[in-house]
Order: sequence, then C-alpha cells, then structure tokens
Amino acid sequence: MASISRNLRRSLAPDRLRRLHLLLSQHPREYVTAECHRPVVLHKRGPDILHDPWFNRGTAFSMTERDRLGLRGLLPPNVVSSQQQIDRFMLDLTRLQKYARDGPSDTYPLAKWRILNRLHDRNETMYYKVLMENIEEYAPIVYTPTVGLVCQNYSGLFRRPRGMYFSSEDRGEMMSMVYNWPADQVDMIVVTDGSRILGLGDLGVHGIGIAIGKLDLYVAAAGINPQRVLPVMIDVGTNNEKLLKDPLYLGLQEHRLEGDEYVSVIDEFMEAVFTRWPNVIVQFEDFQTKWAFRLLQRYRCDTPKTYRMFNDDVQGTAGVAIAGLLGAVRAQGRPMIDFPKQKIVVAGAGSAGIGVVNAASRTMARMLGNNEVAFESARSQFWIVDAHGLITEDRADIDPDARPFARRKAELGHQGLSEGASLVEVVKKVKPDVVLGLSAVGGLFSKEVLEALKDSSSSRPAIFAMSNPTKNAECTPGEAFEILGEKAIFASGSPFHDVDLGDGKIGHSNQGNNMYLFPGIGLGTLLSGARVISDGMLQAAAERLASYMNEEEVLQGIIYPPISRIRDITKEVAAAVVREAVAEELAEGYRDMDARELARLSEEETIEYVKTNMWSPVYPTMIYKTD
Ligand SMILES: NC(=O)C1=CN([C@@H]2O[C@H](COP(=O)(O)OP(=O)(O)OC[C@H]3O[C@@H](n4cnc5c(N)ncnc54)[C@H](O)[C@@H]3O)[C@@H](O)[C@H]2O)C=CC1
Ligand SMILES: CC(=O)C(=O)O
Ligand SMILES: [Mg+2]
Repeated sequence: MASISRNLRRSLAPDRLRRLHLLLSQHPREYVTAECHRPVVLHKRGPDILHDPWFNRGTAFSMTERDRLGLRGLLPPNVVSSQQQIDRFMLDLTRLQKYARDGPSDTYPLAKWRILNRLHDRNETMYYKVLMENIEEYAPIVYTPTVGLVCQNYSGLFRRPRGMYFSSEDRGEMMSMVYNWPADQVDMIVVTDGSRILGLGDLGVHGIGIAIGKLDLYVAAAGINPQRVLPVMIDVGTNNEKLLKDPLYLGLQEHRLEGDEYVSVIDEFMEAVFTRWPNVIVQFEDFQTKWAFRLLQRYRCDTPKTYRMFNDDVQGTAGVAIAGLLGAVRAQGRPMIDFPKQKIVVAGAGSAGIGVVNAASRTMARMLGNNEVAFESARSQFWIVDAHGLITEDRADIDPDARPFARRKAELGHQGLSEGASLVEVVKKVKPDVVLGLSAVGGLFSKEVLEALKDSSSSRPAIFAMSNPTKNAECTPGEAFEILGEKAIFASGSPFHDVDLGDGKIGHSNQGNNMYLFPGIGLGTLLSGARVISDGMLQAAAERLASYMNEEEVLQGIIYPPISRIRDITKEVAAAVVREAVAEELAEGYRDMDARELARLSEEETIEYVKTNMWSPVYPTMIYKTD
C-alpha cells in the first residue's frame, strides 16, 4: 500500500486522514496525493453531474453525496467502491472479447443494443429517428427478445443511469426525491419492481431495462415526447439467490419486502409521483402475479384516491389476445359474433393468463347478452392448465383469481377429464379451436400437443405461443406449421420469421404482443384527459386492433399488423380510446382542447387530433435565454 508522508499526516484533519487511509487500502498501487483529496467546488447538481465525465462517479457516489448533490433516486441503490466499478466494467469487456473469439450468437444483439444505447445517451432525437425508421430491425433489440438478455446482463452493461430508482431504504424520502428528476412535466411512467421480467423471473433492480424498453415504444409508436417519459425501478430487494450473492449486483442485496411493508413502499411512490406530476399515467409492468392483481385493484378501485394507471401484463395483454382471438374467428370465414363458440385452452394462470381469460370471457358474455346465463356460458369455453395441470373445483388452495374459471365437477365426467389433467390430455379431449400459452415454458406446445390439436373442431386451429422472450415461446411457427399445415394460425410474443411452406405458400408468423396496445392506451388516455382508464377504454382499444386487419389479410392468417405499422395502429387505438372516454363522460380535455370540443370531433377529426399531438424526431429551433 502507498504510504502517507509525515507532512501530509500532520496537515490533514483526523476524519480526512481516515478517508485517505481507506482510499489507499482500496487503491494499493495508486499514488494518492493531497491534491486528490482537495474538495472540488461544483456549480451543478443532479443529472448535470452524472452527465459530466469529469465529476461523474456513477454508482460510487455515497448516500450522503447523493443527498448533498441532488442525486438520490437517479442511481441504482447499491453504493459500490471504485474497484467494484472496474470489476463490473472488466467483466463486460472480457465477455465481449471472449465472444468475439468464440462467437456465441447472443453477442450480436447485445452489441447492437450497446451501440443504440450509446446513441440514446448522446442524441435522443437521432436515436428515435433511427429506431422509428428501422423499427422492424431494432424493436427486437430495444424490446423483446434482446431487452431480456440486457436485463440478465445489466451489471456489465450499465453505463449511464436512465430513469429513477426508489428503494425500500428511501422510505420517507420519496416525496422529495421525485424533485431530483429534471423534467417539470412527465406524461408516462413505466414502473417495475423487477420481480417477473418477461418469462425470466426475478431480475431485481436489473429489470429497469424493461421499463426503458417499453418507454422506447411509447416514444417510437405513440409519439410521447421523450423528455416526458420516466422509467422507474422500485427496489424492494430480490429473491434471486444468484443476484443476492453477486458482488457486482446493482440493487439491494436483501430478500424482497412482503405484505404491508411492500405495499407501503408502492403507496409512497404513487403518492410522490402523482403529487409532483398530477397528470402522469403510470403503467405497471412485470410485477409478479400476486402483486399485479392486488395493486391494480388497489390503485384503480380501492384507495380513497384512484390513480391514472393500468397494468400492462394483465390488461394490455388481454386486449391484444382478444384482438387475435377475434382475428382467428374471422380467419375461419366466420363473423366475430361467433367468438363465444370458440373452445380455448389456456396454458398459464399467472397475471397474463388470468387477465386474458377474464377479459375474453367478458367479451364473449357481452356478445351473448351480458346476463348471468351469458357469463356462465362464456366461462365454460375456457380450460386453464397451470404447472399442476387442469384447474378444477377439486383443487385444494385454488388461487382466488383462477377460481371463477375452475372447471366444474359436473362438467368433468362427461369430458373425461379430472383435476390436474395434463395439457396434452386436455387438448385431446376438448379438441379446442385455440391453444394459448402464457406459461413462460419454452416448448410446452410439444409435438404431442400439436398432434392432438390436429383433431381441433376448428377449420383453422390457432396457436398463440405468447411467452417471452423467444426461448420461452411455447412453440415455434416452424413446429406449428409443420404439424398442423398451412391452415394453422400462429402468433408469438416475440418475433419469428414467416415460414416458407413451399409451392409459394407462406405460414404467417404474427407477433401477438401487448406492444400493439399499451402505447395507444397511454396516448389516448393522455389526450382525452380521462382521470381513470376504464374497462370500456381498454375494450375500445382491443376492438380497434381487432378490426385493423382487412378481410384479405385475415384470411391469409395475418391477424396482427406488422411492426412497421405500429405507429399507425397506435394512432388508431389512441383515437378509439379518446372517443370511448368522451362517450363515458370521462374525458376532461388536454391542453387547449377542452372536453366539450373533444366531444364535437368526428372519428376522422379525432384521429387527426391524435396525429397532430404525436412527437416526431426532428431538431427544433433553439433559442438562448439567460433566466
Ligand atoms: N405476449 C405478450 O404480450 C405477453 C407475454 N407475457 C408472457 O407471459 C408469461 C407469463 O407471465 P405471467 O402470467 O405474469 O407469469 P407467472 O409466472 O405469474 O405465470 C406463469 C403461469 O404458467 C404456469 N405454468 C408453469 N409451468 C407450466 C406448465 N408446464 N404447463 C402449464 N402452465 C404452466 C404457472 O403455474 C403460472 O400459472 C411470461 O413469459 C411473459 O413474458 C406476459 C405479458 C404479455
Ligand atoms: C410483453 C410483456 O409485457 C411481457 O412479456 O411481460
Ligand atoms: Mg410485461
């Protein structure tokens, strides 16, 4: 270790001397002089420090420094030493070198992400222009599947912080912390607690990547101004044992808070952001199922204050699935009103699966007259299979969210099924029109399951392998078309290429992902000025997506738009949301468009209104002002 000269020892106050000893012990080969211990006078605060390479020290800022310099919440909560920062950097660098030599395929999408991320840090306008003009190529990089890989490798990839971090250690501080964010106006927040990132499980604080990716689509697809979006990570710990032991992990290394303690952290966050930005919309993303439903209920219906929020995995996914299911009915040459006759087997009873069954059965019930008989009839069209097999009334400890859809004892006998029946058994006995996977289990729709689907009562059996990222898809389009032939309808959560079936025939691979709805739901809510996001607004969004594809496309098996049309479909979805908000008298107007004027707009005028409010990536004229 370098030694401290006697003169220097004499000239330093005891606490300074202690810190210098500490510094030297962390940097054994470094020559540390009094010069590097002299305080530096700063004329900036908050993000300006983080963006200044001379002053920035990233995750090594101590908590007291973060408080003193207005940085609290702008960095991941784990304070690390400069040596740990170097270890993290070297991990990433050596991984790249190794991959460059040995060449596993993961490195290419990650390298693209890095290049895009650097551009994002340097020039937002150019970044979004590149993304929007090449959305087909780069959506799979900034969003699923690569964003999953990014979250899994976040400690190595982390460079400049983006978004805000609230941790359980910030209890009591959040109301002041939100003022550390530099923007006076925030329209959209995407918040996660990292507990279920795509189908990859608990990634803790590294899950911030998904909130960033979703907001990239808000900008690219919905034209939300990038200066008014805010990705948020709420770090309440992690139950991922690997991360708990990883010295390079960026989050709190303790188990997740549970129960009322957990809820109080989220409550405090909601109160803080809605206090500073009363018009913000908060999208909950990738919360584990047990919290997804509870928080949705709490902030939508329960608290004295209801918030302008929705849960994308529960509600966005449901709308996208309904649109696809209606598309599958049309692809059979049948009218949408035949939807309640479809038999649907759903694999997965989490936030996404139960969200889909809830909303799809409500859509069926509405078509059947919206009474008790209609609801009962709609319910009986669904068979839910989870990790323990078919869910029936016989199951002990049945999840309350799944209970309404548990198959009744009376139905089981004549179907030849019983509690816990396997997916393949269920498909064999039910002969469903649709199998829909939201299980996060790659390959779950095995050869056997797809073979069983050959006996489907539908002329065009539909396979929705919706789990993300790619490796979690329940099957690939190649597997589906090979077994079920050209008539099959296929959709997946992450993108796949179309399949060449020979003789000029193509097996269309649709992307059934909530990205076709959440940007329009957010934009429509913003532009309507509605204070809540009603079921009717969500339904209107789903119906607009369902009717977007024309007859010819649907008959070819194209049930969702290509990603190249995402900005157009988002505009249409947003307009449908605005009109529904007006019809339900929820719209309060936006900027100089008041509620009465909104109500006078025709359908075309509403679409035009949405279009003119969408941000585009062009450089504005800049004017210098001194105050
Ligand atoms: N395409 C899209 O737009 C969306 C896709 N998803 C995907 O859905 C998946 C699930 O998400 P959550 O519902 O929140 O997760 P979750 O973990 O709460 O639920 C997973 C469900 O699958 C069940 N499961 C596990 N193994 C199974 C098996 N062998 N057979 C049948 N079921 C099985 C579990 O019992 C559980 O009910 C994730 O992969 C996620 O990426 C989620 C939202 C949107
Ligand atoms: C797409 C999405 O929201 C998910 O996989 O969780
Ligand atoms: Mg999600």
